[in-house]
Amino acid sequence: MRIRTEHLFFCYEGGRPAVQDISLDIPTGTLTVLCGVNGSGKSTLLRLLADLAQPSSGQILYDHGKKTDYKTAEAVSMVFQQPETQLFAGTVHKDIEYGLMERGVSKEKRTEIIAGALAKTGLAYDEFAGRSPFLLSGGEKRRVCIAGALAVQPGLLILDEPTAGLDPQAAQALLEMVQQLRSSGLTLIIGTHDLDSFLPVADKVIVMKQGAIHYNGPAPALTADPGLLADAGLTPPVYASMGRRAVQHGLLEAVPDNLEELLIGLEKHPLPMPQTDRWPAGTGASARSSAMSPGNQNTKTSEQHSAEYSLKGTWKRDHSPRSSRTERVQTIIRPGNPRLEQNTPRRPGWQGLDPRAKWLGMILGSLVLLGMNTLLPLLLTAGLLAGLAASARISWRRAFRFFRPFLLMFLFLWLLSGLSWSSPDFALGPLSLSYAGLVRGGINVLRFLLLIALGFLFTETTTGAPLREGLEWGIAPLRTLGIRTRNWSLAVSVTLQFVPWILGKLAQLQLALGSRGRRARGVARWSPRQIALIIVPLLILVLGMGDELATAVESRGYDPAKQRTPVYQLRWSRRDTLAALGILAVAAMLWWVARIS
Ligand SMILES: Nc1ncnc2c1ncn2[C@@H]1O[C@H](COP(=O)(O)OP(=O)(O)OP(=O)(O)O)[C@@H](O)[C@H]1O
Repeated sequence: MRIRTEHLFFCYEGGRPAVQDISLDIPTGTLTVLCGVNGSGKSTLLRLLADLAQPSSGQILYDHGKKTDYKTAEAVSMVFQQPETQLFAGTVHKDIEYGLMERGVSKEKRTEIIAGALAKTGLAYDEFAGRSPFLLSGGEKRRVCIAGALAVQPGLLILDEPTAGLDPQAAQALLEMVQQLRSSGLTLIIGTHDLDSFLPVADKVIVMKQGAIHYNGPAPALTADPGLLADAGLTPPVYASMGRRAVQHGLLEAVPDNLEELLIGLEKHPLPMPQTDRWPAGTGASARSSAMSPGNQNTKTSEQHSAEYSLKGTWKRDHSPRSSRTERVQTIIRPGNPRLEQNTPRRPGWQGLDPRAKWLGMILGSLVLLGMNTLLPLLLTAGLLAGLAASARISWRRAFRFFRPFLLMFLFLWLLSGLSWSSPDFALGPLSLSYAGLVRGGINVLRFLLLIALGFLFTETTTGAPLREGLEWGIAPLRTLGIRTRNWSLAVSVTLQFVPWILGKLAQLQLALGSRGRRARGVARWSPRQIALIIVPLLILVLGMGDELATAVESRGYDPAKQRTPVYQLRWSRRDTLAALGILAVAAMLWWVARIS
């Protein structure tokens, strides 16, 4: 499949263009390597090419047809950076089968195709087909993902960081597989940082810099000019930099195009014997011997390092044997430390209030909301929250994306609460509904949505550290009763910070699902079928993350009984007192409206 793009632009919400003015022409049966530093736009461009995101402007043409032809776009398979977010079925067989079913392949043919696809990635069908994809090693998971992508016989295969996390042998096997696929006529685009492996086999290399194309051409011309890669912040492959040195020393005539060429070239020249006594000019024998003595060497090195660190002003090491680990950490960030203040800049407007004032608003707001049983106070609260969200410049699209998963569920609950078989007011298809039930259910649903909105506003306008310090301060008195409050505050702050992570994973899983089946758009992305497929892998990811987090916390010596080093300085000002009084007044007013209405 030939793929062309014309002046592609893509912007994430509220950001600068992640991809800008990309015009490409990738011929059929070629292997294109896409590289660039972190954040240069590789993954975004790959997603656009896989039709998993829509360009802000510009167009993509597959073969010679327009992109609106979804059938053509579905001939593109993509394997993502993290295989964990791409697997969702109970067995490897079912996982690969998903894409085939989506494309209407008959049941009889499926097993043969799956076995073939697995074989191409070096996995035996008999051994792996019945296993759970979640219990495979990282490398095996990646192979299963590639097998799933190959099974649907794509015209274009896109691989994002395919060798990440693979051992050298597995990476070599993948490289060979990629070359075989190219020989079979498949077009491949590979986003990677692994230039050593992929540049020698690439037909074309695209280097990205700040979302734009920095270089587009053959690999040898790129590696021959070290400035080209350096300008994009990249390091040349080892064979190229060693080859260049060899050329400078007259050992080679030209910079080699791969490691093999370098080795063959060097074999023709006997290498000079290394000198046994090579020290920098001015270094005398006594200095050498003192540096060789282990004690001296250690002392000197650590002193030099200390001096270096203090000169740079990054952090000061305290090597005194008496100082404990905690004390050392406190030297770096202790309360009142001016650097600590700099590290945690206050947010503008009411968002910069002391977190204790915000916690007050959150707790009072939740209590008052729970007591509301009529529409008027709920609408007043909704207006207030909308005003606060607008003043904090939280975009409506971002808020909608946050609420979208809840909306379907709440709509369902609302309809459920309106069901009435005994005294129905009207019928909706086979369902009998009552007005009173719908009003009651509507009020309950609105109340819960507003509670979620309050939490959303709180976490959107307060980062983790202030949020936790504020909470810790509030529950500290319970410590006198022997309650381990630090565990609570850690649990709350981690859980709240988990929410964006979960939403991010949800989005990744949906993308992965889209890349394997029909490209679902709009509401179709939230169909019960999509949700059912995503829910198990999402739970597995959340549990896995929880497990890793617990291990990380433990391995870093977390002890709830120990004094903790604060990472945020609480500062209560007159403005916070006024805000707290305002919060009390508004809560009282809403409570009064709730009582009289
Ligand atoms: N979901 C998102 N929302 C907002 N900005 C994003 C999002 N994803 C990526 N970006 C931004 O878009 C830019 C390009 O990101 P992208 O992931 O495409 O880079 P990349 O070259 O693939 O990086 P890496 O090598 O780290 O994977 C970056 O500035 C990044 O911060």
